[in-house]
Amino acid sequence: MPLFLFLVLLPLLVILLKFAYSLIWVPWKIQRHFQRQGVRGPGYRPIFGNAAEIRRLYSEAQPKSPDLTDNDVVGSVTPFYYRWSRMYGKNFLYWFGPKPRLAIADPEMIKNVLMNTSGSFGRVPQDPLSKPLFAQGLVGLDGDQWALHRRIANQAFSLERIQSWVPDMVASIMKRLEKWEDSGGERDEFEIDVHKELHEVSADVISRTAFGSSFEEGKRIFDLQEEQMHLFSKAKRSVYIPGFRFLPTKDNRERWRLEKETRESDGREEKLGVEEIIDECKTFYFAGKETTANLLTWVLLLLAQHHEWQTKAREEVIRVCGFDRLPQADNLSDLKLVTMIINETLRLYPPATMIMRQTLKRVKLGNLDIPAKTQLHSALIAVHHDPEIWGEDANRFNPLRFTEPRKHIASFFPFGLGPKICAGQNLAMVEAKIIVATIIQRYSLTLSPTYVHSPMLFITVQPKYGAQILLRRI
Ligand code: HEM
Repeated sequence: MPLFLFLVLLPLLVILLKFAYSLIWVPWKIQRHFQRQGVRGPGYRPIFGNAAEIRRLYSEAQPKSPDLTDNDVVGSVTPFYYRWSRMYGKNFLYWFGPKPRLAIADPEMIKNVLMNTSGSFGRVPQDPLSKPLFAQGLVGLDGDQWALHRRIANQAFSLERIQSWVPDMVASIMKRLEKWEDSGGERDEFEIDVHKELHEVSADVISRTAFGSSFEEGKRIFDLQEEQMHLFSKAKRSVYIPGFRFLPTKDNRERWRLEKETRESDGREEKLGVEEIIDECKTFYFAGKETTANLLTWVLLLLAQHHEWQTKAREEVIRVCGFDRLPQADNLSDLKLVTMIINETLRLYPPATMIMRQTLKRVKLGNLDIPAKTQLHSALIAVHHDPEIWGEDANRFNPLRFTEPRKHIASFFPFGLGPKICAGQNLAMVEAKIIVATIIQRYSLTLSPTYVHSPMLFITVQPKYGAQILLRRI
């Protein structure tokens, strides 16, 4: 063989061998390693793993239940988890590209992952396509950088500070109720799509409290983030191919335009000369609005459906606040049933369906030996609906479950657990109590006949066709 041909073929052969090693041999070895320990799953497919099946299962999940009391939502919001856990058991191995993902739904294992501080588990590296949405804020950081940002966030979101924001939160919801009153006009009963409305209230709260502005001022950023959410949600179900985000595809060009505009809208912070602050602002704008707005939407939908709980909750609000006084920082802790209703909603419709980590070294988890760089999918929503934990009526809305102490710390963890637990948990709970109490104090709620029960996952769990509720003044 002429020398030059050899010199051309040799590098090609090396590339081919490297390719076969990392995309075929390593995944096959890992799969065997788990099979030997009794962990099964939907078999590795070269390069893309199970991404195509995950996409197909999402597109087949047609959650359009005529039964409004059907809170059995695991199948519609995480159809792949639902399908594979039934086939292979609660812990199973699936593949996101050539990366192994171990789904776990045992509270003890989840606790050991999320609460571990020994450095055995870290964040899964952020998909670069999510950066425009969450930016490089807390949600995407790890190690020392995360610890520094987290200390600052803890001070910024201390309970004391949140309590001082209560008047701002009350002002936000009261302003919105005035708008509802105007749209209701003289009618005793009128319909509101609370899903859309609560997103704006929640956006207003985070703008006023964390940024000293208002929904109207922050609106451009929220609109841009909404568009980014669509692009990210689309990309999230496909395997990320390195370098692909730099190609001028239609979606990428759109992403670049939105990112540029969001930064310019955040520009007033640039005078501080701190890129990180802009990134953190994006994180908090996004995390502060989406999750809380969806939680509030589901609380109102469930109350509109369960009049017995709505009546009891209203009686409590009137007992604590009177007929027309507004909730205050010092009486929020007396809203015990309202808090249980919010918790029961977070159990059935948690905004985040899973929490991801990866092993940074080989670890022992329960009786499993897990290699380094295995991604761990803590199946939050599956644990919240598990009949072995919550009883045969696990899918039933019953706030009284929360009178009992939790059976296991990781049987209910809508905000996560351990050092990376949600930084906005206190803000979200205070905000939710104020908004729910203020609404039910003034209106009785009934589901509109136009409401279609179709929970879906669009980054967070939300009602696909809106949340139409009939409001009647009390
Ligand atoms: C119902 C409302 C909310 C829910 C259910 C929720 C849930 C979560 C969850 C599950 C995590 C991931 C924890 C982990 O990785 O272990 C998280 C993290 C985070 N959340 Fe929330 N969240 C809510 C509201 C908020 C609000 C209002 C804010 C801010 C204003 C916020 C800011 C954050 C931040 C910054 C993180 C990252 C924390 C870190 O890594 O240190 N969240 N949240």
